[in-house]
Amino acid sequence: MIRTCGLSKSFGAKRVLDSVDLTVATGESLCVIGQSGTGKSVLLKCILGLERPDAGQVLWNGQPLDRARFMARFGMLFQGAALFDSLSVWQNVAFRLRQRMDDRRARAIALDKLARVGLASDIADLMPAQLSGGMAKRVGLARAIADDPAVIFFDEPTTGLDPIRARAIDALIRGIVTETGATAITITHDMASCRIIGDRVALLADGRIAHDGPVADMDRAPALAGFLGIPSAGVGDHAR
Ligand SMILES: Nc1ncnc2c1ncn2[C@@H]1O[C@H](COP(=O)(O)OP(=O)(O)OP(=O)(O)O)[C@@H](O)[C@H]1O
Repeated sequence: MIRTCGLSKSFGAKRVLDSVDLTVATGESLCVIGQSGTGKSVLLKCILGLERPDAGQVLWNGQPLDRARFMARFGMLFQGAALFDSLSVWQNVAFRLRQRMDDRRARAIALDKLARVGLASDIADLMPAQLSGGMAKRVGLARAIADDPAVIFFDEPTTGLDPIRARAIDALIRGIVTETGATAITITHDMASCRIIGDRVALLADGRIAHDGPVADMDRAPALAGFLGIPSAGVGDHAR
């Protein structure tokens, strides 16, 4: 379980996070949505320990998050995949594995993870520049799950993809999260993606959690009407 308690962060006079309380149960998939500039990335960085909050804390399984231990147990799919240009596909996927096992074993695991995301072994020796955007995203996903993480972060996983490839990535993410039982936190603007990936959706607005509820109920949540592109009055009627 991951829990943020009273997480606050300002930059100068700008209060970006204002006492954010969020809980993600073990094995649960939470999507965090919010307009551009509302602090989703700052929230993610605070959870990952890349930004120090001004107040509040992050708990992992009930204890203050120990960054060193956590880093070994989390995976991340970066926006734009963020592959290392100078490493081949399999070397990207096996990046962390190679720090603790020989290349033969690491490559075998990388090929297995590539297969899991729908990529054939013949791309293993390609370089990132030779991949399409959709393939690069899949390679990024294979890297995120290479070390069987307990917690996976997906940062805008469908940004830059056409709707067909976006839904395919969503389905892969949902399948992987369900299969592995990993806890998942996804930052996204894509409501179609939320419906597939998420169990719960939280809306970050003005530094606070303005809505937090099951994805199944999101069409009836007035706070989400703006994101769903429907009038807030009679939200449920329009959604049906
Ligand atoms: N290191 C920093 N120094 C100063 N301001 C920052 C810093 N990091 C983020 N901010 C500010 O915090 C606010 C929230 O930024 P953040 O990147 O978290 O937004 P976001 O919700 O992720 O946006 P987007 O959806 O466009 O990625 C913005 O106003 C941004 O300018």
